Amino acid sequence: MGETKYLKDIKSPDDLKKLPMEVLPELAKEVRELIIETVSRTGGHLAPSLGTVELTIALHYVFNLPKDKIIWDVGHQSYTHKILTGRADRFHTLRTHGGLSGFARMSESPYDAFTVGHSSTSISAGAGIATGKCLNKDCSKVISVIGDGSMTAGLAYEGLNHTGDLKKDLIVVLNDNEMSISPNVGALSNFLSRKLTAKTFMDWRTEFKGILSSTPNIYKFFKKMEESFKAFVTPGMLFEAFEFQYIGPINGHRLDHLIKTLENVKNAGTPILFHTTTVKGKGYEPAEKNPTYFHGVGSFEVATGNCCKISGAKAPSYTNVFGDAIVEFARENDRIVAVTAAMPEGTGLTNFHDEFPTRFFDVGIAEQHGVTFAAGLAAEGFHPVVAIYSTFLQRAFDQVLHDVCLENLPVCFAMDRGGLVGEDGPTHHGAFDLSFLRCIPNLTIMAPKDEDELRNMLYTAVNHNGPTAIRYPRGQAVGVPLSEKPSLLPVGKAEVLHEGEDMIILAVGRMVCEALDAREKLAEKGVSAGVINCRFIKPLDMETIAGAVKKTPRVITAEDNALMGGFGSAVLEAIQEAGVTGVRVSRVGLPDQFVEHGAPGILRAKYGVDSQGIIKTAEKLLNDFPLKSNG
Ligand SMILES: Cc1ncc(C[n+]2csc(CCOP(=O)(O)OP(=O)(O)O)c2C)c(N)n1
Ligand SMILES: CC(=O)[C@@H](O)[C@H](O)COP(=O)(O)O
Ligand SMILES: [Mg+2]
Repeated sequence: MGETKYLKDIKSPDDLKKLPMEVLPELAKEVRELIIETVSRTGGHLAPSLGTVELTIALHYVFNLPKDKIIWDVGHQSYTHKILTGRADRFHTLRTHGGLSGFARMSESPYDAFTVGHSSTSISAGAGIATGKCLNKDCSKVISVIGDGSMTAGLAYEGLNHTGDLKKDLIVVLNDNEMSISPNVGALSNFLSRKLTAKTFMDWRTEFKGILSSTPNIYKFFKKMEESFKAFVTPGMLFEAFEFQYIGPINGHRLDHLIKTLENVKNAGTPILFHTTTVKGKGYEPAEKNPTYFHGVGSFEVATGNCCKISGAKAPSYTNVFGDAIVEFARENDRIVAVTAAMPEGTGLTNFHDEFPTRFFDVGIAEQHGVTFAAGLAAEGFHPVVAIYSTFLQRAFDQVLHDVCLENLPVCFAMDRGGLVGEDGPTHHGAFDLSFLRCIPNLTIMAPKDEDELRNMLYTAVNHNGPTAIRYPRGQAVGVPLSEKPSLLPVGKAEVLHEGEDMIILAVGRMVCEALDAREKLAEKGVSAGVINCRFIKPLDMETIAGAVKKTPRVITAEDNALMGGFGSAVLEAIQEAGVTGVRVSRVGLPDQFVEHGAPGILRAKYGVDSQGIIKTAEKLLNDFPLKSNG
């Protein structure tokens, strides 16, 4: 990107405030160019960030950061915010290992008021910060910026409800682009789009005022009427029921209107709902035309918007294998229904939606509702498949436990993005599902070693009379052929792939391939390592595992999950309960910390959740427990 006229001198919002308002559209152009150019290389959330360029400039222009706080809901739209707060020179490191996060993070900058990534937290966080400021007798301002999609989560209403009662000085900016990742869903979305344009309404108001000013009593009557009229024809009435003063809708790309209106409301001192309408992907035609694709995009050619092909992408993604399998099974079994929480594309359900529209449910960003909704469907004799990212299922833990598993209802959780996901980082790694699900009674937990086993697991799950969870990684599968027909797996039975004299590697999910690779490399060093695909994390195949560990005293467990409470913990518990002694167990998995963002390969190598990590563990085990001590 060439030398900029304005952006080059902006190192903080104070520098921005020095610019005359009339040059801000030019600045917006420069910011857009930087975002498009950078994201075309690094990948990222292009459309959300392009849609909030003017809104961000206006907020930075009117408020006094970092004393005033802006909380960005999800934080995927915060690229302009980062660029204007002294990170423009590092913006090219976006989402790279050691570089800028793709979301707002408190640890990255004092200008990032709250760490985000999971949606709909900004109002609650804003209310907490505003209340804290009040207690500290600090009169600086708090602004929560939340999208219309994120407004479909119950948490947002918990925040509105409490804030309206607290009457704290909080401005909630609703960034309404009528899009979630896909077109937004739900009654609220229809309600929000039932808005009178601000201009039309203001024209009517001026006209009425002129006619009635000569008759004060009638004017007072119509003044009352105006409030109820406005409440009826604009979404105001919903928010005013929460005791928020509704302002809007304001064109979110008109810097003059935004700045003027924000100046007017900034000192209201009470809860404000500032409704702006924006275009997702604004300023980049391919993104405006296809905001769903450009919501979260890999590297692409700026000139055409075409994605840069990944060289040698031979295997299908686990997501697509799941998407094809659920359609295949649903054709034969009309009890199968599918639920997604605003992520039909990401979870691979678009074909299911097209073929079975009456059996497909997009509940919006409402994971808790989605799980209990599925439980309701199961109570009526259906077999719901809840397709959901591992990290987002965290939000519905109680619903899984209390509403599904307690009564042993036949709901299948198809958990995509299990394990490290890469560039999205700590808020998105599916690092904990084996740990937080394993403690729930009645739940069967599976992890496939490849795409063929994923299909067999889904087949087993939809024919299992109880709750199941299948977790599989983001991205490409292994590249094995799919069997002609799916098979029912023996629930709770592991699969012995290789025997071993010197040690046994017990692996789950994508770590099975890593274990097979490690076994080959260890064999070159004269070490005989067995490999067992422990594909059921619960119920664990105690018989096979106990039998294997009795034969060799060196055991490695391998999982792409937190070690705390994960698969390795389950094996330790099993060995102890089986009364097996004289066994040395080393566990390969994620440490007790949040794993940063970065390319998956870099992270897996750093944290040893790959074949090299298994080999290193094996070598240490042999060193501590030398071969001569066999038997
Ligand atoms: C709890 C949770 N569920 C799902 C997601 C995935 N997700 C990220 S952004 C998004 C859509 C957000 O829509 P909106 O708030 O309208 O923002 P926009 O992208 O339109 O700017 C979704 C579903 C998430 N981040 N958090
Ligand atoms: C911001 C958000 O939460 C989603 O857009 C998420 O980043 C999608 O992740 P995938 O790219 O793995 O589908
Ligand atoms: Mg939106």
